[in-house]
Order: sequence, then structure tokens, then C-alpha cells
Amino acid sequence: MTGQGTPFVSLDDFEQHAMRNLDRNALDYYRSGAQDMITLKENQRAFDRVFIRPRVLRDVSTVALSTSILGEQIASPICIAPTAMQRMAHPDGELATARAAKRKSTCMVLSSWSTTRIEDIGDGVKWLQLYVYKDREATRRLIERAQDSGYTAIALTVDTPYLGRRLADIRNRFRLPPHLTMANFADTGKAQVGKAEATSAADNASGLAAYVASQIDPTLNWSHVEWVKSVARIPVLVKGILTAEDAVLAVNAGVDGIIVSNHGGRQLDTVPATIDVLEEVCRAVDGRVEVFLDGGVRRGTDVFKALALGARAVFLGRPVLWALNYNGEDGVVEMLNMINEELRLAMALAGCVSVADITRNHVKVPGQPRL
Ligand SMILES: Cc1cc2nc3c(=O)[nH]c(=O)nc-3n(C[C@H](O)[C@H](O)[C@H](O)COP(=O)(O)O)c2cc1C
Ligand SMILES: CC(C)CC(=O)C(=O)O
Repeated sequence: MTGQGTPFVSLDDFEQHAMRNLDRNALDYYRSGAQDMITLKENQRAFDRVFIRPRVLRDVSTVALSTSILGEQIASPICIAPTAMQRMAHPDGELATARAAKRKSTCMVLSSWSTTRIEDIGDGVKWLQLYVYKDREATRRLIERAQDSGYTAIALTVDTPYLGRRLADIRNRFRLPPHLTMANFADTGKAQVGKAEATSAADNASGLAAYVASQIDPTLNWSHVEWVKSVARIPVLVKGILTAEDAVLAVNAGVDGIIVSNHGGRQLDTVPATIDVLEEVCRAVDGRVEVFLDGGVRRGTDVFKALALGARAVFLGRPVLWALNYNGEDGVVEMLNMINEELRLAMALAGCVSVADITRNHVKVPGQPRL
């Protein structure tokens, strides 16, 4: 746990290490948000505007982080979000992430656009993130492969009918390095990023945007949610909900869970921070399905705030990539240990001995004059 002899003391240290270590094509792809990156910055800043209301004198000698998601037990409410192409960060890529998730008894969501095949991920609590391809049969096969390989839920991403404009990727003409492929499509001609030509006004010079425009179905609508539900024998969540209106439609469509997400600020810039819309979504859902959050979670206190505002668990995106780049599987374990211990301390100092103890009254949000 040293960076040039200095101990890592926060998740930011993993990022600083990656900034020095990763090549520009990968680093810019991983860290960028869309356009002016206002949402990207806001995701973290918004956590700083939420304050914790601690309770004292509660005997916090033992604090338990364990919880369940969609009925499955996990050791902590800190899970791993889907991020594409992890082998650019470390040769072991998604395999290392999955092994780390298993060691920590938490959930990993595998991206459809992983550089490791669905079938090659070992056991553990694992969900598959799904993009709906124009090729409906290719999409159906992904769902079936996940079910056959022990994945216990499908997280359908609903905020990416087109790729957001990520300026650095356009400047760099982002390409997946030639020794890597979108492993789940190795036999379909859909495995290389950077070869497709731009095909519509939404395209740009990033190889990824061209890939999305050529493969992903931009007609994506609520009937696709119903279609995915009709194919899947495992729970289906929607990832990318930011409003009460869409949360109600999602519940009415029969989803099993909602992930409040703005895709880490990478899709539509200037949408609000996820922590700022979480409560609105939870109120609309009113306990009918579990609600999760990702975006800007970097501290145990951030996790605490998200749980207080209604999230069942949170997901980490970029911190996993930085930790993977730092030291593969062990790096991801080290990063997860760090944020889990931060959460444990935050809970103790706020007077909570279990995640069920964390309530709405433990936080004060901007514009909330009194309780
Ligand atoms: C490099 C990168 C790749 C991503 N790839 C996917 C993906 O394939 N599918 C998806 O639904 N979300 C993807 N996301 C979004 C994440 O799942 C998640 O919403 C976001 O990273 C959370 O924000 P954070 O990075 O601030 O933790 C990606 C994010 C990053 C940074
Ligand atoms: C291949 C990409 C569309 C994956 C993604 O979701 C992202 O880069 O944000």
C-alpha cells in the first residue's frame, strides 16, 4: 500500500497513480465526462453539500456493513459498477475485478462491452449490464449466456441510445488497442472498436461513438424494457433513471430495481448529480422496488449519505479502474477495503451499528431548513 513510499490514504491516491501510469488513450477514455464535464464534477461536489446529523452515545463497538440486494446477501453496500474494456487498465481486466469482488463478498456488474467473456468470469454475486443491440438476436443471446453462466440480474442501461460527446476521445480518436476485443462478440463481427465509420449526425471521431451508432438501437423505448423482461428469467433493473416520472414508469413496467445513474457524467452533460435526485426517485418508487445509486461515490461518508437518502447500495465506477491499474485484483481489494473502512467509521461516528440503522434523519440536504 505505497505510492513511491507514501501510503495511499484515500481513493484519490489510486486515481493520482493512474494519472501518472496509464496511456493517454485509456486514461482519457476512463476519466472523461461528456462535453464540459459539469455533471461529472457535480456528482462529487453534491455529496459535499449533504451533511451528516450524527447521533451519539449508542455503543458502536461493533458495526456491521452486511446487507442484501435483490435478496442476495453481500458483505457491504458498496458494489462494482459496469465499466467497459477493463483490460486497458490491467492485463487481467474484468477477471481481476471479479476475483476482488468475490474476495470482498460484494456484487460486480459486468459490462456488455467487457474485454473478458461472460462465461469466463468466476462465481460470486454477478449481474450483467446490457446494451440493446440493433441486432435483437445478439441481445437475446447475451441475456441467455448470462443466465446460463450464473448471473443473477440484468442491468439494462437506458441512458445510451447514442454515446455522449467526450471531447478527449474525439481528439484522441479513441481506439480499443488491437490486441483487445469486445470479448462477448468475438464471433459476430461486432468485436472491434475503431473500425466502424461514422454513420449519423450523432457520431464523432471517437471510434467508440461510431461503434455505438452502428450497433446500438437508438429507438430504445419502454417496449424494449418489456421485451428484455420477456426474455430474461432473472430480475431486470434499469440503469440511468434520474426523474420521479421515469421511476414510476419503470415500476409500472415491472422492473425489479432502479439504478439512479447519469453514467458517471459521460452521457448528457448538465443533468443533476445523482445524490441530488435520489430522494425524488425513492419517494416516487415508495418502496416497491430497490433503488441503487452510482456516480461520484469516493468516500465512506458518500455511501452513508446515499443510504440515508434511500439507496439500498451504491456502485463504484472509475475507482475500480484506477485500483485495477495500480495492482490488479489486489489493488481492487485494497481500494474496497479502504472505502469499506471509511464507511464503518462514518457509521460508528454517526451512531449507526448496521445499515438498517441509517435513516433519513441522519442527513441534512441543501435547502432543508429544519427537520
Ligand atoms: C470508463 C467507463 C466505462 C463505462 N462503461 C459502462 C458500460 O459499459 N455500461 C454502463 O452501463 N455504464 C458504463 N459506465 C458507467 C458506470 O457504470 C457508472 O454509471 C459510472 O462510472 C459511475 O460513476 P463513477 O465513475 O463516478 O463512480 C462506464 C463508466 C466509465 C467511467
Ligand atoms: C462502450 C461504451 C459505450 C461503454 C460506456 O458505457 C462508456 O464508455 O461510458
